[in-house]
Amino acid sequence: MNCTVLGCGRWGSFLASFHSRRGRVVLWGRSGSRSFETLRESRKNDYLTLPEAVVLEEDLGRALAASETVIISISAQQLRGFAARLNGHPIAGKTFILCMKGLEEETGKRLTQVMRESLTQPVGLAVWVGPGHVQDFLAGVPNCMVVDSDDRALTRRIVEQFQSELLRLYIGTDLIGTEIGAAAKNVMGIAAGLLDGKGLSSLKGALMARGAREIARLIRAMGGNELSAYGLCHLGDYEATLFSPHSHNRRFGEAVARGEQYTLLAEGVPTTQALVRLGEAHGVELPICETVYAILYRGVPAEEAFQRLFFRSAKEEFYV
Ligand SMILES: NC(=O)c1ccc[n+]([C@@H]2O[C@H](COP(=O)([O-])OP(=O)(O)OC[C@H]3O[C@@H](n4cnc5c(N)ncnc54)[C@H](O)[C@@H]3O)[C@@H](O)[C@H]2O)c1
Ligand SMILES: O=P(O)(O)OC[C@H](O)CO
Repeated sequence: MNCTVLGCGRWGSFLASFHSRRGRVVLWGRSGSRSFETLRESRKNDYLTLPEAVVLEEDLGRALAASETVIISISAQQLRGFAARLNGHPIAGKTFILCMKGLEEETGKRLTQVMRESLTQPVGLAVWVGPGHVQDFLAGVPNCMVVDSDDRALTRRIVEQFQSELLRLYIGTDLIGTEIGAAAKNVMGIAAGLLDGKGLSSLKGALMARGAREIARLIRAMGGNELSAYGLCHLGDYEATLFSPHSHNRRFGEAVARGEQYTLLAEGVPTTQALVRLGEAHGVELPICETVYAILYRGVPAEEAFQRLFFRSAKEEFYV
């Protein structure tokens, strides 16, 4: 099966390499970007060497024309502008799969909402999220992920097409919950890194329980299924994000706690603001997201923000 992957960073280059075992894959990147130029020069990046079946392409029109199934994996805050670029090409009827985790910082919109608002042509649209690091997959360690869309037949078709021994895919049935959960796990990853950086790693068990609970309450208030917070998109991604040495979000949080710089993409940063906005809009208290927000956006010292969180009034564990 042929497919096109738009975005050639850590995740896009892996997906292209992996899918090329089953057919021709066109991998598009922006000419002049670090990730594209690195691959063009050597067909290698920090993670992998591109197999021969991957065709590197800098022309967006040619990349889109090559396949009916198009994966997008770029940074979430760039999606609206990028989707506008897609309108300049004949894409009607194609299937787009967003392999990305985030929410629009200023609006709190989900990535499928951003796509639908921006595209002028009818397309199939799905998300593919869940736990998994490139380093682990390349070492042959399998994982389980979830595909979701608002079209059950499309979700099932994608799952059947891409099912493999390395990536077991589940059929998601709650697009709101899957997208919110996938984005929010990055904020919990930053929180975990903050704890690690402050020598408080033993609190990560409590973070898992309370983090999943607050995201469940938000998903429910937004009309999704709160169980999604306990599924692959969110709780199922905690090992890869709250504990893994590979997680960019966890490492970002750790760097903040230590007063260090971290330059790789940590999607949880803009997602923190998006979630705080959504909490306000839906009347849902999000104590952990608000604590991360206070540290990242308001400059509150982590110790002070943790103290405030710890001494909130007593609550029933499963309050709604
Ligand atoms: N298990 C998983 O599902 C998984 C794993 C890793 C990453 N991700 C997600 O994949 C997405 C990409 O993450 P990454 O780690 O590959 O990041 P990355 O920084 O390595 O790659 C991002 C790519 O987007 C490109 N890009 C940025 N702005 C662009 C624009 N305006 N137009 C076109 N291209 C643009 C960059 O040049 C780069 O190639 C994120 O949303 C991340 O959460 C998912
Ligand atoms: O490295 P992170 O924190 O962006 O996480 C990558 C994947 O989403 C983990 O499943």
